Order: sequence, then C-alpha cells, then structure tokens
Amino acid sequence: MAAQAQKGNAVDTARSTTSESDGDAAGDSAREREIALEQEHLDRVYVRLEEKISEAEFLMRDAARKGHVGTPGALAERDAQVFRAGVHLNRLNNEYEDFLFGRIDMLLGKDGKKGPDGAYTSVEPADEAIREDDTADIAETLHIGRIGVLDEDYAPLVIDWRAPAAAPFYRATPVDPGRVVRRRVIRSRNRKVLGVEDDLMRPQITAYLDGRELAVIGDGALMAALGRSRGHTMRDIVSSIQAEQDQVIRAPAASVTYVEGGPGTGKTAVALHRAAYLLYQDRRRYAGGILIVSPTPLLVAYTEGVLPSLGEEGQVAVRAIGSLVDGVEATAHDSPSTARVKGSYRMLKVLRKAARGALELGPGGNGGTPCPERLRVVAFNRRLELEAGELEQIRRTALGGTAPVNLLRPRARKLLLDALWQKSGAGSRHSDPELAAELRSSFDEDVTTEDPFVEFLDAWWPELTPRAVLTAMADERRLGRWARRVLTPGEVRKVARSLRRDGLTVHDIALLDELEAVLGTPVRPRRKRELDPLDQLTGLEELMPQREETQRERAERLAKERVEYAHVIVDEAQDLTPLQWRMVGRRGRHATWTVVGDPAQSSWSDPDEAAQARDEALGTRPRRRFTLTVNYRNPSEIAELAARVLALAMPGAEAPTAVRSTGVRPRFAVADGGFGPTVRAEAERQLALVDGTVGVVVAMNRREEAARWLQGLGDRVVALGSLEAKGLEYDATVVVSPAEIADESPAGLRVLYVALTRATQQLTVVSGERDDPDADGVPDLLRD
Ligand SMILES: Nc1ncnc2c1ncn2[C@@H]1O[C@H](COP(=O)(O)OP(=O)(O)OP(=O)(O)O)[C@@H](O)[C@H]1O
Repeated sequence: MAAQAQKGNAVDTARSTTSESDGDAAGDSAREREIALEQEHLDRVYVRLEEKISEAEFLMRDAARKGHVGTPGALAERDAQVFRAGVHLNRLNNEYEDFLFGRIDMLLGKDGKKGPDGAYTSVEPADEAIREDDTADIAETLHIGRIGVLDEDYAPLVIDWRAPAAAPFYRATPVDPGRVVRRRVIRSRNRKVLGVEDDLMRPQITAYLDGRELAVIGDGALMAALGRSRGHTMRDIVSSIQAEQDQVIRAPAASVTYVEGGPGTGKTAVALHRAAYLLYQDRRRYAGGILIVSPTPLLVAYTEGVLPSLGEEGQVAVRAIGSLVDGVEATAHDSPSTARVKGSYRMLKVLRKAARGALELGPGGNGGTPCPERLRVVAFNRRLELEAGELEQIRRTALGGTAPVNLLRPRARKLLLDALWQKSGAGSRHSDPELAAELRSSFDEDVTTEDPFVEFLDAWWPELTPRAVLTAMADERRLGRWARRVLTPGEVRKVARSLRRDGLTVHDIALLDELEAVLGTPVRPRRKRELDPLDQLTGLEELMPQREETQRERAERLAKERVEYAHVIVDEAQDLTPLQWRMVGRRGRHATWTVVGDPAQSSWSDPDEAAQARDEALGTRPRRRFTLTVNYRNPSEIAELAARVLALAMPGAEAPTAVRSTGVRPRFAVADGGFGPTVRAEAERQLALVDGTVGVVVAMNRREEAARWLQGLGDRVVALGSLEAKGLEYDATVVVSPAEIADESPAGLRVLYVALTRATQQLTVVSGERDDPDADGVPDLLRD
C-alpha cells in the first residue's frame, strides 16, 4: 500500500512544490524531458567509467607482469581511484540500482574558489545571485553518486556522496538553503534513468538554467523512499539522508560521537553510512579497521547489504555481540534474570576466582587428569619431594597479585625449583656466590629436563582456556565457592544451570572474553606472513584474472587476525551489559567511537550500571552528542500507539515525530482460547495487504510455538522473539500479547515499545486473557 505523505513540518527537508499534476500532458512531457537530460548525463558517466576500467585493467596487468610497482602504499595511493572505479563498474552492471542518484542546482557563490573535486567551495550565495525581481540564474550543477568521477578535463561528472561538495545535497533545507535552489533525486536501473523527484529549497524565486525556467518534478524523494515496501534486507539511504542525520554522518571522527534517537530515526542507517564516510575521509587511518557491533545476527544479516552498496566492505567488520570472540558464535538467550547476573559487574570477581580456582582441577579444568598432590623428582642423585601443603603454599604465593593466570606459570615453576633447591640442601655447600649460582643452574637443568617434573607442571599448572573455566563453573557447588559473598545461592544455581546446557548463550561470550583477559595467552613465536606488495589494494582481486582470495574472504581473514580496531561503532548501545561493554572496549582501546542508542528501548534492567560500564569503556574521551528527532519508519498512527507504552516505560521521555501518516489505524484482535489460529489469521490478512514482509513478535518463550502457527505461509512472514526484533522492521507486524512481553523482565515495557515500533505500514495487536482487552480489543497496556 502506498503511504501518503503528510505535509507537516516534521521533516527537516523541503516540501516539494509541484509544477505539474498527475496525468497532465505538459507535466508528463516536462518529466520526460528532464529524464532524457539525466539519461544523457548518465551515459557520459558510463563512457568515462569504462575508460577508467580499461585503464585499471591495463595497470593491473602491468603490475602483475612486473611483480611490483613501487611501495605498496605509494601504489595504493596513486591508483586507488582507478581501482575503485573499476571495482564499482564491475558491480554496477550487476548490483547497483542508483549509481548516480542526486543532483543539486545552485546559485553563484560568494567567491569563485574551487575545491579539489572541481566544485565551487562557497556555501553562501553571492549578494548579486538573486535579482531584485526574485529571479536568479543557476551557476553550478553537481551530480552526486556513489563514487566521484572526473571527465577528461578534470571537471566533476559525479561527486562522491561523501565529498564536502556533496554536503549541500543533504544539508540544504528551505530554512537554510545555502546556494541550493533545487535538489533532485534520480532513480535509475541498468543504466537507464527511470525517474526524478525534486525538492525546491527556494520556492520563492524563479530560477533559470541555460535561459530556461527550472523544472520541478514529483513529490519529493524522501516520501517516495519511505513508502517503498520492505524486503529482507535494509537499503542504503544515500539519496535521501536528512540534514540532522548528515550532521552525524559527517561529524569529525575525533573521540566519541554519541547519538541518541527514538525508534526509526535512522540510527542504524546513519551508523552504517558513517562507516563509509569515515573510510572515504581517511582510508589510511581506518586501514586499522572499523568494527560495527550489532545486537543480533538477524540485524547483521538485515543490514549486510548496505555497506557493499556504498562501495565499502573490506575494512568494516559487522559483528553481532554474540560473535565478537573468534571461533564461537552464540545466538541463544538466557532468561532475563540469568542474563542480568551474567552481564553484571559482580561477575568480574567470580571470574577472577574461577580462573585461579580452576587450576586445581587439573588440565581440562573439569574431570580430566586430576591435579597432582605431590611432586617427586630426582636431582643430584637425591630423591626430592614436595607435599600437598607445600604445593598449596607455593601456588598461593605464585597467584599473589592480579597478573593473568596463564602468564604466571614461569613464576610458579621458579618457586617450585626454589623449594626443591631448598630441600636438596645443596645451597649451603658453597659460599662463593659464583659457584653457588653455577650449581643452582645445573640443579635447575637437572630437574627441568626430567619427565616427571615436566609432566607435573603441565598437570599442576595447566594452560587454562576460557572455555574450560566456564565449563568448570557449571558445577553448582564449585561455583558457589567461587561466588561466595558475591552472588546469592539462587543466582549461583541459575548461572550454573545455564552453563550446563548445550551451547553458549550471547551473555556467555562476554564471560569468555573476560576470562581470556584474566587468564592471558602465553606468547608463542608467530610465523611471519609474507607481505605481498599488491596486498593492500582494495578491489584488486576483482580485476585480476586469477584471484586467490575474494575481498570478503580477505576481510574475514583480516578481521580474525585483528584484535583492535581504529574506529568502533556500537549500534543499539543501550542494550550492552557492563561485561559486554568491557568486551567491546577491549577492541577499541585506541579507537575513536560512534555510539548510537535509545535508552527507551533498553532491554537491560540496570541502565545505571551499564552507563557506568560504557563510560569506563569510552574512558575520558570527550563526547560529541547528537539527537535524532524524526521517525522515518512508523506512520503516525502506529507511533501514537507506541507512545502510550513509552509513557509507561519511561515517563517524561519524548517520542520522535513520525514523518508520515498512512490513514491506517492499528488493528486489535482478541484470541479466544489459544493464540495460534488468531495470530495465523492476522498474519494472513497482513500478507494480503502488503507487498513486503510481515513480522510476528511474541514473548521469547513462545518463539518456537509461533513458528509452528505460521507454518506454510511462506518466507514473507517471520516469527520473532521480542528480543530478536531489535533494530528490524517489516511492512506489517503482529504483536502478540503485550502483557506477556511486558512481564518477561524488569525491562519488559521497553521491550514492548521496541516490538510496537517495527512496522512501516500496518500493525495488529493480538490480546489474550492476560491482556485484559476492552470491548474494542484494546489491551490494558495500550489504552489511552
Ligand atoms: N533519510 C532517510 N531516507 C530514507 N529512509 C530513511 C531515512 N532515514 C531513515 N530511513 C529509514 O527508516 C527506517 C528506520 O531506520 P533505522 O533502522 O536506521 O532506525 P533506528 O533509529 O536504528 O531504529 P531503531 O531504534 O528502531 O532500531 C529504515 O527503513 C531506514 O532506511
């Protein structure tokens, strides 16, 4: 269903002035003329791009033939634009709908200076740009696209969307238009221009381009974009970024950029576009990688296509919070009360004790070879022995302080040798210190080359893995010991029980990462990787006839090898637990940060504790704060209903302003008996009404049941647990039993707020008995 644009003041963009009406013949021919003009330009762009790819191919062949062409850095520098053009052209043919998507027509600037991309730099118009009779001439026209393209005379055919010259395309508003008179969004596919949508920034003047009055076509690009139906993946918003979003995307990368905004304000979209922008601004700096932390694998999958569509993927790792530790991937959730314990600061003490305590369990931590209770060796032809009590004392001394347990093994080994040396009595034989030292050293060699000593050490001070310690914590009695005076017996029971289950949960990943830090990894000699001079060229492999590794594969490999990043972007930051903040913080100790979130959507029950952890992870770096205020996802009818829950969840919090209205009010249905038939019927109804996707959101413990209710309805409909709905959106949603969702956890009302704000067009709320629906089916929690 097409959404109707609401001509309100909510959007920080121009409302369009339409100089034609639908079906009007003059209007149609104006549209066709404008489309033909843009087609001409697009054709020129493709001719130029093809020239550039030929250049790129030649260079590549040449580079491969010669084996090397200067230092990798210099090569990358010199040819980066050529390579990128080639890569983009390759993809353009297959993937990109809108390579060239924008245009701005501008007045004469205050001065005649041009920037490196060939565009005039002045933001404000010259005094004489507008004549007294409110007419003006267009002095400069810029086309905006996914990459910059210069013609043979170095004049800009297309400006990269991230270049400073493109900023007016996003920033200009009727209130503050700068030099922009008309902003145009161009829609194309397969090299064919399909349509144009214009917004007038200075509707009060009559502007001329080449002696002809400037045409204005269509109803505005934003509304067209918002009305489109949703698929299983997110689209980029590059052609309709709004001014307040653009401020965030282009904010300087220093320190911490902190962005808050309600549901649907574009936080995730902005975060992804910011990653692409930062890479464009300073590719060398971000060669250290950008990490985007996402709350769920579903959201990672949903947003996966955005960066490639912006021409970026190699240096950006998008990871779910449950996949941040290499080699493990967790998707299962703990119950809210268990998650609360596992994510809290209190676990730090428990983990430190567990890491030390697990040593006593011998190699494997749990059940394997038991920890030996005595050490017997022969040295200098004497039998020497250390008893359990002595060993215990040595262990305690070795463990003093806070150093990582695995790194203390050399210290423990030294203490053992000291004790054996003492027992041998050999120390008293020589008073000459040099001779004594020599004797000691041959004693040590004697002992340490003996198998029993080596075997003893391996069993008595094994190298512990985080996984082994976590497994050891699954024993309730043992965990009780390690958590004494920190967790209650009930909490110990819950944590131990959850660790006994198969597979790891999302919250276990932060425990593993913390244990990794507490245990430490002994340094092992690493094999040096040979440096291939061509290795640093992005996109190279796509042009080489025999590539060995795709860009994505290489990105994955680099991500695995990488421990820290140059920039960290945290999406849905309100949900990170203290331990998760510590885990993410370790990956960005020297990074700059972008943190986006909405406290009103937090599913974490102790926001103050999480805020403290966030502040610790981000350190004392100064914060630059932004607030996004416009909801681009929900029509006002849905946003109004959700705002009722917001008022309960966070009294006084302000909801973002919905930018459009569909005239379709949310629907209420009551399930008599079981939910299954009603939910299925409502989902079927939604499927008939919308072209895109339908999401059915239920309390977490009903997920599997809900999947069964929807069996056979096809892949346009999905069942989701309330926590999985985070960040996602659907054309239509069915929210099942608000009361169940709200009662799931202390943060349940905020989780319900998330569930109610997922739909772009239609929302149905299904109530059960527990929801206490009124005669209209409106559940208690959603009544005015
Ligand atoms: N400027 C824009 N032009 C077109 N679409 C936009 C724009 N800004 C946001 N959107 C669309 O609005 C929807 C919501 O955006 P996004 O998911 O980034 O919001 P969010 O703030 O992260 O929401 P939530 O907090 O609920 O997860 C997306 O479909 C996005 O593409």
